[in-house]
Amino acid sequence: MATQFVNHDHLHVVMFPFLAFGHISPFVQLSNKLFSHGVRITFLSAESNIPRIRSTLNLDPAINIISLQFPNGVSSTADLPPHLAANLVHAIDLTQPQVKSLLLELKPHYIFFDFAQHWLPKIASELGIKSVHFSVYSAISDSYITVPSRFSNVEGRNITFENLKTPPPGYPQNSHVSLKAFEAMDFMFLFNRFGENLTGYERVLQSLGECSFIVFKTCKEFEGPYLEYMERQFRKPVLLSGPLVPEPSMDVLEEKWSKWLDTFPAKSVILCSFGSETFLNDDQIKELASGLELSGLPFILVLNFPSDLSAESELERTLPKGFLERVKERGVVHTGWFQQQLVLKHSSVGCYVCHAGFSSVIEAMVNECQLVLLPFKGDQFFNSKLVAKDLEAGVEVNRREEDGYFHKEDVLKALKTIMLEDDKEPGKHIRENHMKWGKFLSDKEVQNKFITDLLLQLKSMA
Ligand SMILES: O=c1ccn([C@@H]2O[C@H](COP(=O)(O)OP(=O)(O)O[C@H]3O[C@H](CO)[C@@H](O)[C@H](O)[C@H]3O)[C@@H](O)[C@H]2O)c(=O)[nH]1
Repeated sequence: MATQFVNHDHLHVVMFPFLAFGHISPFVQLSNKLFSHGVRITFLSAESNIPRIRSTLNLDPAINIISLQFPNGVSSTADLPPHLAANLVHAIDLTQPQVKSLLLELKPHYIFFDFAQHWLPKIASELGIKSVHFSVYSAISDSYITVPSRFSNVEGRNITFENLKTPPPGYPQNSHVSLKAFEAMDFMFLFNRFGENLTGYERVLQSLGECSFIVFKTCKEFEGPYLEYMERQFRKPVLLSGPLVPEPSMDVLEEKWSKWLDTFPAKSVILCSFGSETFLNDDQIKELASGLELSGLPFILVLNFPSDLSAESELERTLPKGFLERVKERGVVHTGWFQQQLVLKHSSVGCYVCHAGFSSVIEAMVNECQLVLLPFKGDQFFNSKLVAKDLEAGVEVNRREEDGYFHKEDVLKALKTIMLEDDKEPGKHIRENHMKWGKFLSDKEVQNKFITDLLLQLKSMA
């Protein structure tokens, strides 16, 4: 365990994300931004995640990472089939004594932690350290699901998916947000007990309720009413880091991609990918691939599978028969990690069909890639509504109410709106809004101000 000299002239923040890369990544981005403004950062994670945190996620090399020991050797959701991912929550619980002694030794001003560590506010406050719930989710998502008033109309706290179809009492009135049955059902796992006899929902509520304050990686321009609602619900400051637009990657796009992409006209290629931990089922793969084929447009389709399956045989099994042969002149299927930001930046890429992971959405906006949204779980449903309905800067693929089934024609319709009929409404209007938000997010001064404002607030409350 590293021994650190504490210099009270500088703000010292310990970062402790959940062990999934979709969570680690925003914590890394925020760390880099705060570090570049003189904040001392100590980053906690599992040992086997550290090489990827350094190399792929580009944590500033001068930032100290401390590895926590995990009893079962598991280090990230990428290592686990989805049904075992909850084990990570339990593994994180078992790090309490290690985290406590580290905090005692490091004496930081703040610890930024994730949704799963509901026990951290208590430990931190005993040591005189402020705990900050850093939400990697959008405010529209947290404010709809994990707020105290969610229970107010529910007898015996027995929430059903029917309850979740409508917003909680007092939710921003102008919002058009409600959930379809299949979306509401996806959230029901939160009401299962896992680890320490609490439901996932209770853990998040406790974490939000007991922390010193909450930070969201968003901005008022995107989510003002939802942020105000969070502040009213939890009666504590809700601060903002801004949407954390990534710094340009130091990497160079691999030649196999740049050569292939160079053969197509500007803004004509569709990138289709679903982040670090979202897997499509057989029907979804079949309909999506067929929709891409129907569009006649060039595309890169990235498909991943749980680590206990062979990606090669899954592709063979799930893609429509003869698909690869029919599209070989204009389509590529890839599996495994790939250079998402660099591909989105390539001038031939004009559209991004994605799961609406918050970082992916931001990356598409700053790279002038039109958004077709196909969310599959959790906050992705809300991010998609935020972009398609509140910001009117993308198109969501139409889905069946009860099970979320979509047909190839639904994919084609969304692609047409944004790529082929963009001189007509609603495509025209959506493209204009997309450009407006892209400009806002690309403005270096605006981005810098998010961090300097946050820093001032952190200093004043330390
Ligand atoms: O092959 C890949 C896959 C991902 N990325 C990068 O990884 C990040 C992915 O972030 P995001 O779009 O937010 O997606 P996930 O990691 O899939 O997202 C998880 O975490 C997000 C919160 O950060 C939630 O919004 C999502 O629902 C949840 O699935 C982005 O920076 C991508 O550029 C790559 O570079 N290559």
